[in-house]
Amino acid sequence: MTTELSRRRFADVLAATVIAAYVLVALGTAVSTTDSAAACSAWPTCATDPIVGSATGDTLLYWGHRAAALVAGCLVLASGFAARRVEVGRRVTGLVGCALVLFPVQVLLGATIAVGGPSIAGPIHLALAMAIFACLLVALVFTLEDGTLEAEPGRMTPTPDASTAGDDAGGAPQSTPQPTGRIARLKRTTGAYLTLTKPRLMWLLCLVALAGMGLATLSGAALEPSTALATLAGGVLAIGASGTFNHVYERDRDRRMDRTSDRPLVHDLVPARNAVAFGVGLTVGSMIVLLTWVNGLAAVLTLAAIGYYAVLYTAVLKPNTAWNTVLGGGAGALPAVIGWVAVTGRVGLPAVALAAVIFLWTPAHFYSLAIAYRDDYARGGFPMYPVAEGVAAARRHVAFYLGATLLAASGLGWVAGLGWVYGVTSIALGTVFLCSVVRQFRRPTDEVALRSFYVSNYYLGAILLAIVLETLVIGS
Ligand code: HEM
Ligand SMILES: CC(C)=CCC/C(C)=C/CC/C(C)=C/COP(=O)(O)OP(=O)(O)O
Repeated sequence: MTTELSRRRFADVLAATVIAAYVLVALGTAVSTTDSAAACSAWPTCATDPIVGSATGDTLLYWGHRAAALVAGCLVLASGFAARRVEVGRRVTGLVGCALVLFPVQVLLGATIAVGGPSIAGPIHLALAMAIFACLLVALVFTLEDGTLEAEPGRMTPTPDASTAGDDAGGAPQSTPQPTGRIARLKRTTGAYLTLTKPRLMWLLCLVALAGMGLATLSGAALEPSTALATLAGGVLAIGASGTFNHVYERDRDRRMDRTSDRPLVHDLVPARNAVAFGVGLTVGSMIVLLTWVNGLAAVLTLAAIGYYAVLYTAVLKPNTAWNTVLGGGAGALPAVIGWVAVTGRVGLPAVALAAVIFLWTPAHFYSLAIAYRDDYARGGFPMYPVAEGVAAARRHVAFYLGATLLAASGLGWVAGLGWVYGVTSIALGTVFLCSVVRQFRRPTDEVALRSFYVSNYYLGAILLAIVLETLVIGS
């Protein structure tokens, strides 16, 4: 008989194996994009001593990859043994079995690459590493789902507080006394207009664009400080415009939701007509900045991003389909391409790879929040994924999109040729993100889901900062 304890231990071992497999993928891409491979051309040991010899970041990276492979190999073996002893079901046993079979093939491929084998071995090695990680992650999700006791997470009364009602910072609820003095009224109105621009989202979206610009410099293009400043300024105006249109369109539904019921248009702090004029003004301002100081393609893409968020996402997808977040993710991904285009004048593969990371990250980011606020979204009449498909399905999707994001981020490192700063950051924050999602299965409460939502922002912020550091600070 399988006890709950042994099942839990199996899940622990499997979670450690997933993390090790992820570390292996991330270290592997960092090894193949740095000079570290040149530091060692023998297998299983190197000619160079990692400590006594020239222990550069590159040699350490190379040895780190080999050590991680050893640890991951042992853990895959341990998971395989444990899966046979604990009754975990055929699909989990099958998935762990796949990883067990693929792992020795992967070791052989690694050895082939180390001794200077054919160049095709590299991409196959990366693809196989991703396949092993995917098998293990899916097995972990199925295992955790079997151990998740309740279908519905513990309730938490969502309140539009400072930590979650981000873009509502300037809005005053109807019950608050109306300010009488001129200065107080001016402050309130200014705060209301600022709130319309969704300022709390801007730092991350600006970081996306800056990372896009940084990646462009790896292709040999030069980034002028004036171009960077103008692109960010145009972006801030554009994000402000699209956020404003979103507030206008959703004002009636916002009234019905706790989290959004203190927004400026709900309380007529700004008349809808003025808000539309404000949004149009910001759009025009953004276009002027981008057309004057950046380039035409960056302006066209920015206009498309405003339309994507304000019309396609807000008016078409969000009220009508549970796919709204997945399909809407393209709006947030566009700033990556806009940043690259601002520097080079055309679209490039690393920019598309960064956009893919943001696109896949979006459901992992938002579904956690939507789990915590599912009742609120239901009141607003929005078919967000946890409302339409249930919390268990949403949690599973958070895990799958997280896995896809981690793999896409490793792919980005490989395509763009990023080095150890990006590799180490991805490993550290990726692991934190993974653990926070695993915790959602172990303790399915709204608080834990909300924490995952914030961790998703830290993860993305950290890897974007690493890109900026590596490309614009260290690399310059
Ligand atoms: C379909 C796509 C997305 C949806 C549905 C979504 C949804 C949300 C929601 C509802 C909030 C809660 C705070 C608020 O009331 O404004 C939020 C916060 C946030 N989102 Fe997203 N988001 C999406 C994409 C993005 C993208 C692409 C980024 C940036 C790359 C981003 C960055 C942030 C940040 C920085 C916060 C603020 C968290 C805080 O309050 O500190 N989001 N998001
Ligand atoms: C360059 C440019 C213009 C890019 C625009 C991209 C953009 C603003 C993406 C943000 C997407 C986002 C934060 C949606 C918030 O969800 P929601 O609107 O469903 O949240 P709510 O429930 O709080 O209204």
